Amino acid sequence: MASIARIATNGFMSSPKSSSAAQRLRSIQRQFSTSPAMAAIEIKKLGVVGAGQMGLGIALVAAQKAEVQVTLVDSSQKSLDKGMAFADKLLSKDVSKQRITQEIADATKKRLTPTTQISDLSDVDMVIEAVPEIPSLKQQIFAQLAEICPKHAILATNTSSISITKIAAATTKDPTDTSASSRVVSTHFMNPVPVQKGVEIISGLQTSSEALNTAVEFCKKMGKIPSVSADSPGFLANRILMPYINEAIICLETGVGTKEDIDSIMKNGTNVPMGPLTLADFIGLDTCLSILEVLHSGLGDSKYRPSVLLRQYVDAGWLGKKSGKGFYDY
Ligand SMILES: NC(=O)c1ccc[n+]([C@@H]2O[C@H](COP(=O)([O-])OP(=O)(O)OC[C@H]3O[C@@H](n4cnc5c(N)ncnc54)[C@H](O)[C@@H]3O)[C@@H](O)[C@H]2O)c1
Repeated sequence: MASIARIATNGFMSSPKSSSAAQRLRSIQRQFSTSPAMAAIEIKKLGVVGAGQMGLGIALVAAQKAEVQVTLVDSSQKSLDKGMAFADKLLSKDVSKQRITQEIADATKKRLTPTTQISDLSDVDMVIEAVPEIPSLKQQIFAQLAEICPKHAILATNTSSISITKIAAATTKDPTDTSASSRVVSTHFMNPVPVQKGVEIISGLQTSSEALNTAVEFCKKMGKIPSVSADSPGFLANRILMPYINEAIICLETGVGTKEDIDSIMKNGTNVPMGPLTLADFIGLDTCLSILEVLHSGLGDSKYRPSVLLRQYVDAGWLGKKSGKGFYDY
């Protein structure tokens, strides 16, 4: 956590072990940074856009641990209903296992307000967007958020791989006006949000130290352990994780091992809770493909090329756990 303390004062992490490329990237970011170091703002009301597996988890943990009011927006009423039913199930399970009291469960539920109207985010202090990993969709949402949300609101994205700088640029037609783009930052939560402690905080070229520090402090209030990374394709977590998953799929595709053997050797040999193919099913194969495409096009190295088999699974609609079929049946 020492590095986080440094971020809170300097706005950026510095490490004597940084590679020269990373130092170059950070110095470019500092050069373009639009504001002097500023303290975090207090978040009383949060908006979450997208009530899928990530958005619902973020909304639930924010309502329970950070004790803030949460407006949960989804364009699909069906997704909202499914999400709220899942929230009920998770809270009841926590009560039955005596992890929380019934009063805490009731208070958490009361703080969640589901809606299909994005215009309901006109009174929030911060928004976390968690819609599907489609660049044009995220850009469209951020253009709307810049219009709808109060002028002090921090606009965060849960993107797994899309450039924060590019998302921030969508908040304005005038790139010299950074009044909205400077409030854009990434809070990249890990799945499942109620369980995983880690969260990656990423700043784009336009991100202010106020936005970065607010994201760090709010994630800590949610009981998470933030790490900061630069705006580079895949950031840290997926830059490392996705080539691993892709290689496991290539091993399956080329007959190096069965899905069970691939998962078994990694689970039992590297002490991870699940093998790479199970993990891919759990993340969503469409999400894995989108991230690999961003890594491949963004870094231009053939080592990030998504496997043919992954593309075929996505084409077949076999997206993993969420669609009932992926490398395994659910
Ligand atoms: N799944 C993971 O393991 C994981 C982990 C970290 C980050 N992420 C990222 O989080 C984001 C969301 O992923 P997910 O797995 O929760 O996706 P998901 O498909 O489970 O949920 C997306 C939700 O967004 C809603 N939506 C679509 N268009 C919308 C719009 N215009 N306005 C409002 N809501 C809209 C959908 O109805 C759906 O409920 C993606 O950017 C993904 O890359 C995913």
